[in-house]
Amino acid sequence: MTGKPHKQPFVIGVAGGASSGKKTVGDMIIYQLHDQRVVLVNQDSFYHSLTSEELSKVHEYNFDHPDAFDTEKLLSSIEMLKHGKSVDIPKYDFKSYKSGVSRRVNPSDVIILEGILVFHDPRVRNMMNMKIFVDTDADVRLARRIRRDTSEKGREIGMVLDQYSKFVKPSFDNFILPTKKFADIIIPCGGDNHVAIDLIVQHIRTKLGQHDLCKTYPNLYVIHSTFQIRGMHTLIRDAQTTKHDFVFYSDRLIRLVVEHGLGHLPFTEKQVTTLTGSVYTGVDFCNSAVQAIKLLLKKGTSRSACGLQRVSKD
Ligand SMILES: Nc1ncnc2c1ncn2[C@@H]1O[C@H](COP(=O)(O)OP(=O)(O)O)[C@@H](O)[C@H]1O
Ligand SMILES: Nc1ccn([C@@H]2O[C@H](COP(=O)(O)O)[C@@H](O)[C@H]2O)c(=O)n1
Repeated sequence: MTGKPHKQPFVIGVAGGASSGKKTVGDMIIYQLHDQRVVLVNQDSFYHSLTSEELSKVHEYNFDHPDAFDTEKLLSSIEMLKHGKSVDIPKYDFKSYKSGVSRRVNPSDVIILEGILVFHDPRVRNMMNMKIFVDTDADVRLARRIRRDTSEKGREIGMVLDQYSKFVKPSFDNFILPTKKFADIIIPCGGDNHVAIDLIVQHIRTKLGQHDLCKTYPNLYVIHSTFQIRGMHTLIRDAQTTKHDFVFYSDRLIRLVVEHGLGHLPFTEKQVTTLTGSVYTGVDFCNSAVQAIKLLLKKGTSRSACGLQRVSKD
Protein backbone atom coordinates (compact mmCIF):
# COMPACT_ATOMS: atom_id res chain seq x y z
CA MET A 1 0.00 0.00 0.00
CA THR A 2 1.26 3.50 -0.74
CA GLY A 3 0.38 6.93 0.63
CA LYS A 4 -1.21 7.91 3.90
CA PRO A 5 -4.17 5.87 5.22
CA HIS A 6 -7.41 7.79 4.63
CA LYS A 7 -8.81 9.40 7.79
CA GLN A 8 -12.62 9.40 7.83
CA PRO A 9 -14.14 12.88 8.06
CA PHE A 10 -16.30 13.98 10.98
CA VAL A 11 -19.91 14.18 9.77
CA ILE A 12 -22.30 16.60 11.47
CA GLY A 13 -26.04 16.59 10.74
CA VAL A 14 -28.00 19.80 11.34
CA ALA A 15 -31.78 19.38 11.25
CA GLY A 16 -34.71 21.62 12.24
CA GLY A 17 -37.67 23.39 10.69
CA ALA A 18 -37.34 25.54 7.59
CA SER A 19 -35.80 28.95 8.47
CA SER A 20 -34.88 27.75 11.95
CA GLY A 21 -31.28 28.84 11.35
CA LYS A 22 -29.67 25.55 10.24
CA LYS A 23 -27.50 27.15 7.56
CA THR A 24 -26.57 29.98 9.92
CA VAL A 25 -25.42 27.44 12.54
CA GLY A 26 -23.47 25.53 9.86
CA ASP A 27 -21.79 28.74 8.68
CA MET A 28 -20.85 29.67 12.25
CA ILE A 29 -19.23 26.26 12.79
CA ILE A 30 -17.30 26.69 9.53
CA TYR A 31 -16.18 30.17 10.58
CA GLN A 32 -14.79 28.88 13.88
CA LEU A 33 -13.13 25.86 12.24
CA HIS A 34 -11.26 28.13 9.82
CA ASP A 35 -8.06 26.09 10.09
CA GLN A 36 -9.78 22.84 9.05
CA ARG A 37 -11.19 21.70 5.72
CA VAL A 38 -14.95 21.90 6.20
CA VAL A 39 -17.70 21.49 3.62
CA LEU A 40 -21.41 22.32 3.95
CA VAL A 41 -23.81 20.07 2.05
CA ASN A 42 -27.43 21.20 1.87
CA GLN A 43 -30.26 18.66 1.65
CA ASP A 44 -32.05 21.16 -0.62
CA SER A 45 -29.51 20.23 -3.34
CA PHE A 46 -31.16 16.83 -3.52
CA TYR A 47 -34.72 17.99 -4.26
CA HIS A 48 -36.22 16.03 -7.19
CA SER A 49 -36.71 18.26 -10.24
CA LEU A 50 -40.43 18.71 -10.94
CA THR A 51 -41.95 17.13 -14.05
CA SER A 52 -43.96 19.44 -16.30
CA GLU A 53 -47.15 17.93 -14.88
CA GLU A 54 -46.06 18.57 -11.28
CA LEU A 55 -44.96 22.05 -12.32
CA SER A 56 -48.42 22.87 -13.66
CA LYS A 57 -49.84 22.03 -10.20
CA VAL A 58 -46.93 23.30 -8.11
CA HIS A 59 -49.26 24.58 -5.37
CA GLU A 60 -50.23 20.97 -4.67
CA TYR A 61 -46.64 19.75 -4.34
CA ASN A 62 -45.36 19.03 -0.83
CA PHE A 63 -41.70 20.11 -0.63
CA ASP A 64 -41.65 19.24 3.06
CA HIS A 65 -42.33 15.52 2.59
CA PRO A 66 -39.39 13.02 2.75
CA ASP A 67 -40.29 11.80 -0.78
CA ALA A 68 -39.51 15.25 -2.21
CA PHE A 69 -35.78 14.43 -1.87
CA ASP A 70 -33.52 12.08 -3.82
CA THR A 71 -32.22 10.39 -0.68
CA GLU A 72 -30.35 7.68 -2.61
CA LYS A 73 -28.24 10.33 -4.33
CA LEU A 74 -27.67 12.14 -1.05
CA LEU A 75 -26.52 8.86 0.54
CA SER A 76 -24.10 7.99 -2.24
CA SER A 77 -22.69 11.55 -2.28
CA ILE A 78 -21.97 11.55 1.46
CA GLU A 79 -20.58 8.01 1.18
CA MET A 80 -18.12 9.21 -1.51
CA LEU A 81 -17.01 12.18 0.62
CA LYS A 82 -16.61 9.90 3.65
CA HIS A 83 -14.27 7.75 1.59
CA GLY A 84 -12.14 10.70 0.59
CA LYS A 85 -13.50 11.09 -2.95
CA SER A 86 -14.69 14.27 -4.67
CA VAL A 87 -18.33 14.39 -5.67
CA ASP A 88 -20.57 16.52 -7.92
CA ILE A 89 -23.49 17.89 -5.93
CA PRO A 90 -26.44 19.32 -7.87
CA LYS A 91 -27.46 22.96 -7.51
CA TYR A 92 -31.20 23.35 -6.94
CA ASP A 93 -33.06 26.34 -8.32
CA PHE A 94 -36.03 27.37 -6.14
CA LYS A 95 -37.46 29.49 -8.96
CA SER A 96 -37.52 26.89 -11.76
CA TYR A 97 -38.01 23.97 -9.29
CA LYS A 98 -35.24 22.08 -11.09
CA SER A 99 -31.70 20.86 -10.45
CA GLY A 100 -29.16 22.48 -12.69
CA VAL A 101 -25.38 22.38 -13.02
CA SER A 102 -23.47 20.66 -10.26
CA ARG A 103 -20.72 21.97 -8.03
CA ARG A 104 -17.65 19.85 -7.31
CA VAL A 105 -17.21 19.16 -3.61
CA ASN A 106 -13.80 17.94 -2.47
CA PRO A 107 -13.17 15.62 0.50
CA SER A 108 -12.81 17.44 3.81
CA ASP A 109 -12.03 16.88 7.48
CA VAL A 110 -15.55 17.88 8.48
CA ILE A 111 -18.79 17.47 6.50
CA ILE A 112 -21.84 19.43 7.66
CA LEU A 113 -25.06 18.03 6.22
CA GLU A 114 -27.89 20.49 6.78
CA GLY A 115 -31.59 20.14 5.98
CA ILE A 116 -35.12 19.86 7.32
CA LEU A 117 -35.21 16.06 7.08
CA VAL A 118 -31.60 14.92 7.41
CA PHE A 119 -32.50 12.80 10.47
CA HIS A 120 -35.47 11.13 8.78
CA ASP A 121 -33.73 8.24 6.98
CA PRO A 122 -31.83 5.97 9.41
CA ARG A 123 -29.14 5.29 6.78
CA VAL A 124 -28.34 9.00 6.53
CA ARG A 125 -28.55 9.40 10.31
CA ASN A 126 -26.11 6.53 10.86
CA MET A 127 -23.44 8.27 8.79
CA MET A 128 -23.37 11.16 11.27
CA ASN A 129 -20.89 11.50 14.12
CA MET A 130 -22.83 14.36 15.68
CA LYS A 131 -26.51 15.33 15.33
CA ILE A 132 -27.71 18.87 16.03
CA PHE A 133 -31.36 20.00 16.06
CA VAL A 134 -31.98 23.73 15.73
CA ASP A 135 -35.05 24.50 17.81
CA THR A 136 -36.64 27.82 16.88
CA ASP A 137 -40.19 28.91 17.67
CA ALA A 138 -42.74 28.44 14.88
CA ASP A 139 -43.67 32.15 14.75
CA VAL A 140 -40.02 33.14 14.29
CA ARG A 141 -39.59 30.53 11.55
CA LEU A 142 -42.73 31.73 9.77
CA ALA A 143 -41.72 35.40 9.97
CA ARG A 144 -38.27 34.59 8.53
CA ARG A 145 -39.82 32.42 5.83
CA ILE A 146 -42.21 35.15 4.71
CA ARG A 147 -39.35 37.63 4.45
CA ARG A 148 -37.07 35.17 2.63
CA ASP A 149 -39.64 33.72 0.20
CA THR A 150 -41.07 37.10 -0.79
CA SER A 151 -37.73 38.88 -1.20
CA GLU A 152 -35.37 36.10 -2.38
CA LYS A 153 -37.73 33.72 -4.17
CA GLY A 154 -40.08 36.42 -5.47
CA ARG A 155 -43.20 34.67 -4.17
CA GLU A 156 -46.57 36.21 -3.29
CA ILE A 157 -47.21 36.44 0.47
CA GLY A 158 -50.60 34.69 0.02
CA MET A 159 -48.89 31.75 -1.66
CA VAL A 160 -46.27 31.54 1.12
CA LEU A 161 -48.99 31.45 3.79
CA ASP A 162 -51.06 28.85 1.88
CA GLN A 163 -48.01 26.60 1.46
CA TYR A 164 -47.21 27.02 5.15
CA SER A 165 -50.61 25.95 6.46
CA LYS A 166 -51.15 23.23 3.84
CA PHE A 167 -47.71 21.53 3.85
CA VAL A 168 -44.97 23.19 5.90
CA LYS A 169 -46.65 23.13 9.32
CA PRO A 170 -48.20 19.62 9.03
CA SER A 171 -44.93 18.18 7.72
CA PHE A 172 -43.00 19.83 10.53
CA ASP A 173 -45.32 18.19 13.06
CA ASN A 174 -45.39 14.80 11.32
CA PHE A 175 -41.85 14.35 9.99
CA ILE A 176 -39.40 16.95 11.30
CA LEU A 177 -40.31 17.36 14.98
CA PRO A 178 -40.33 13.55 15.59
CA THR A 179 -36.65 13.44 14.52
CA LYS A 180 -35.66 15.82 17.33
CA LYS A 181 -35.27 12.78 19.60
CA PHE A 182 -32.30 11.59 17.51
CA ALA A 183 -30.32 14.76 18.20
CA ASP A 184 -27.23 14.71 20.43
CA ILE A 185 -27.56 18.46 20.89
CA ILE A 186 -30.65 20.69 20.70
CA ILE A 187 -29.85 24.35 20.11
CA PRO A 188 -32.49 26.86 21.13
CA CYS A 189 -32.20 30.21 19.30
CA GLY A 190 -29.97 28.81 16.52
CA GLY A 191 -27.24 31.20 15.46
CA ASP A 192 -27.82 33.46 18.48
CA ASN A 193 -26.65 30.67 20.76
CA HIS A 194 -22.92 31.36 20.81
CA VAL A 195 -22.35 29.21 23.90
CA ALA A 196 -23.76 26.13 22.14
CA ILE A 197 -21.72 26.82 18.98
CA ASP A 198 -18.51 27.23 21.03
CA LEU A 199 -19.12 23.93 22.83
CA ILE A 200 -19.86 22.12 19.56
CA VAL A 201 -16.69 23.48 17.95
CA GLN A 202 -14.62 22.46 21.00
CA HIS A 203 -16.00 18.92 20.76
CA ILE A 204 -15.26 18.70 17.03
CA ARG A 205 -11.71 19.93 17.62
CA THR A 206 -11.19 17.27 20.30
CA LYS A 207 -12.46 14.57 17.94
CA LEU A 208 -10.34 15.80 15.03
CA GLY A 209 -7.23 15.88 17.21
CA GLN A 210 -7.67 12.29 18.33
CA HIS A 211 -4.93 10.23 16.78
CA ASP A 212 -4.99 6.45 16.90
CA LEU A 213 -2.55 6.68 19.80
CA CYS A 214 -5.31 8.32 21.85
CA LYS A 215 -7.38 5.18 21.52
CA THR A 216 -4.47 3.09 22.86
CA TYR A 217 -3.56 5.57 25.60
CA PRO A 218 -6.75 7.17 26.95
CA ASN A 219 -4.74 9.63 29.09
CA LEU A 220 -2.84 10.96 26.09
CA TYR A 221 -3.81 14.54 25.21
CA VAL A 222 -3.02 16.11 21.87
CA ILE A 223 -2.46 19.86 21.89
CA HIS A 224 -4.74 21.56 19.40
CA SER A 225 -2.74 22.81 16.42
CA THR A 226 -2.98 26.56 15.86
CA PHE A 227 -1.42 28.71 13.13
CA GLN A 228 1.06 29.93 15.75
CA ILE A 229 2.17 26.37 16.63
CA ARG A 230 2.39 25.34 12.96
CA GLY A 231 4.37 28.48 12.22
CA MET A 232 6.90 27.65 14.95
CA HIS A 233 7.19 24.04 13.72
CA THR A 234 7.84 25.36 10.21
CA LEU A 235 10.60 27.61 11.50
CA ILE A 236 12.41 24.93 13.51
CA ARG A 237 12.30 22.54 10.55
CA ASP A 238 13.63 25.12 8.09
CA ALA A 239 17.34 24.58 7.30
CA GLN A 240 17.64 28.35 6.74
CA THR A 241 16.57 29.20 10.29
CA THR A 242 19.36 30.69 12.41
CA LYS A 243 20.62 28.89 15.52
CA HIS A 244 19.29 31.71 17.68
CA ASP A 245 15.76 31.44 16.19
CA PHE A 246 15.84 27.66 16.36
CA VAL A 247 16.62 27.82 20.10
CA PHE A 248 14.04 30.56 20.68
CA TYR A 249 11.13 28.77 18.93
CA SER A 250 12.04 25.30 20.29
CA ASP A 251 12.00 26.79 23.75
CA ARG A 252 8.56 28.32 23.19
CA LEU A 253 7.19 25.00 21.89
CA ILE A 254 8.63 23.10 24.88
CA ARG A 255 7.04 25.59 27.25
CA LEU A 256 3.67 25.16 25.54
CA VAL A 257 3.88 21.38 26.04
CA VAL A 258 4.82 21.73 29.71
CA GLU A 259 2.14 24.33 30.41
CA HIS A 260 -0.46 22.16 28.71
CA GLY A 261 0.73 19.16 30.75
CA LEU A 262 0.46 21.14 33.99
CA GLY A 263 -3.18 21.73 33.21
CA HIS A 264 -3.79 18.00 33.47
CA LEU A 265 -2.05 17.53 36.85
CA PRO A 266 -4.05 17.09 40.07
CA PHE A 267 -4.53 20.09 42.36
CA THR A 268 -6.20 20.98 45.65
CA GLU A 269 -7.94 24.14 46.73
CA LYS A 270 -5.71 26.56 48.65
CA GLN A 271 -6.48 29.82 50.42
CA VAL A 272 -3.90 32.56 50.80
CA THR A 273 -4.03 35.92 52.52
CA THR A 274 -3.10 38.79 50.24
CA LEU A 275 -0.99 41.83 51.20
CA THR A 276 -4.20 43.81 51.73
CA GLY A 277 -5.42 41.16 54.21
CA SER A 278 -8.17 39.67 52.07
CA VAL A 279 -8.44 35.92 51.52
CA TYR A 280 -7.92 34.60 48.01
CA THR A 281 -9.05 31.07 47.13
CA GLY A 282 -6.87 29.45 44.48
CA VAL A 283 -5.39 26.04 43.71
CA ASP A 284 -2.16 24.28 44.63
CA PHE A 285 -0.53 21.41 42.74
CA CYS A 286 -0.55 18.11 44.62
CA ASN A 287 2.78 16.62 45.71
CA SER A 288 2.61 13.97 42.99
CA ALA A 289 2.42 16.70 40.36
CA VAL A 290 5.56 18.40 41.65
CA GLN A 291 7.33 15.01 41.78
CA ALA A 292 6.38 14.40 38.15
CA ILE A 293 7.93 17.70 37.12
CA LYS A 294 11.11 16.91 39.09
CA LEU A 295 11.35 13.55 37.33
CA LEU A 296 10.96 15.22 33.96
CA LEU A 297 13.66 17.71 34.87
CA LYS A 298 16.06 14.88 35.74
CA LYS A 299 15.36 13.02 32.52
CA GLY A 300 14.98 16.05 30.27
CA THR A 301 17.55 17.48 27.91
CA SER A 302 19.14 20.74 28.93
CA ARG A 303 16.80 22.70 26.63
CA SER A 304 13.59 21.09 27.80
CA ALA A 305 14.82 21.46 31.38
CA CYS A 306 15.22 25.15 30.73
CA GLY A 307 11.66 25.37 29.40
CA LEU A 308 10.37 23.42 32.39
CA GLN A 309 12.12 25.64 34.88
CA ARG A 310 10.42 28.68 33.41
CA VAL A 311 6.98 27.23 34.04
CA SER A 312 7.70 25.44 37.33
CA LYS A 313 9.79 27.04 40.10
CA ASP A 314 10.25 23.74 42.00
N1 LIG B 1 -30.48 34.39 14.84
C1 LIG B 1 -31.01 35.00 13.78
N2 LIG B 1 -31.50 36.24 13.90
C2 LIG B 1 -32.06 36.86 12.83
N3 LIG B 1 -32.19 36.31 11.61
C3 LIG B 1 -31.71 35.07 11.45
C4 LIG B 1 -31.10 34.35 12.52
N4 LIG B 1 -30.74 33.11 12.07
C5 LIG B 1 -31.10 33.07 10.78
N5 LIG B 1 -31.68 34.25 10.41
C6 LIG B 1 -32.22 34.58 9.07
O1 LIG B 1 -33.31 33.72 8.84
C7 LIG B 1 -33.28 33.22 7.51
C8 LIG B 1 -33.19 31.71 7.55
O2 LIG B 1 -31.98 31.33 8.18
P1 LIG B 1 -31.20 30.04 7.69
O3 LIG B 1 -29.98 29.90 8.53
O4 LIG B 1 -31.02 30.09 6.20
O5 LIG B 1 -32.26 28.92 8.09
P2 LIG B 1 -32.46 27.44 7.53
O6 LIG B 1 -31.17 26.97 6.96
O7 LIG B 1 -32.91 26.68 8.73
O8 LIG B 1 -33.57 27.56 6.50
C9 LIG B 1 -32.08 33.86 6.82
O9 LIG B 1 -32.54 34.97 6.10
C10 LIG B 1 -31.20 34.28 7.98
O10 LIG B 1 -30.44 35.41 7.66
N1 LIG C 1 -38.98 24.49 -4.65
C1 LIG C 1 -39.02 24.56 -3.32
C2 LIG C 1 -38.24 23.70 -2.53
C3 LIG C 1 -38.32 23.84 -1.17
N2 LIG C 1 -39.08 24.78 -0.59
C4 LIG C 1 -39.14 24.95 0.86
O1 LIG C 1 -37.83 25.04 1.40
C5 LIG C 1 -37.86 24.64 2.74
C6 LIG C 1 -36.58 23.92 3.12
O2 LIG C 1 -35.47 24.72 2.98
P1 LIG C 1 -34.71 25.41 4.24
O3 LIG C 1 -33.45 25.91 3.62
O4 LIG C 1 -35.58 26.49 4.74
O5 LIG C 1 -34.48 24.38 5.27
C7 LIG C 1 -39.04 23.71 2.92
O6 LIG C 1 -39.87 24.15 3.96
C8 LIG C 1 -39.77 23.79 1.57
O7 LIG C 1 -41.14 24.04 1.73
C9 LIG C 1 -39.84 25.61 -1.38
O8 LIG C 1 -40.56 26.47 -0.85
N3 LIG C 1 -39.78 25.49 -2.72
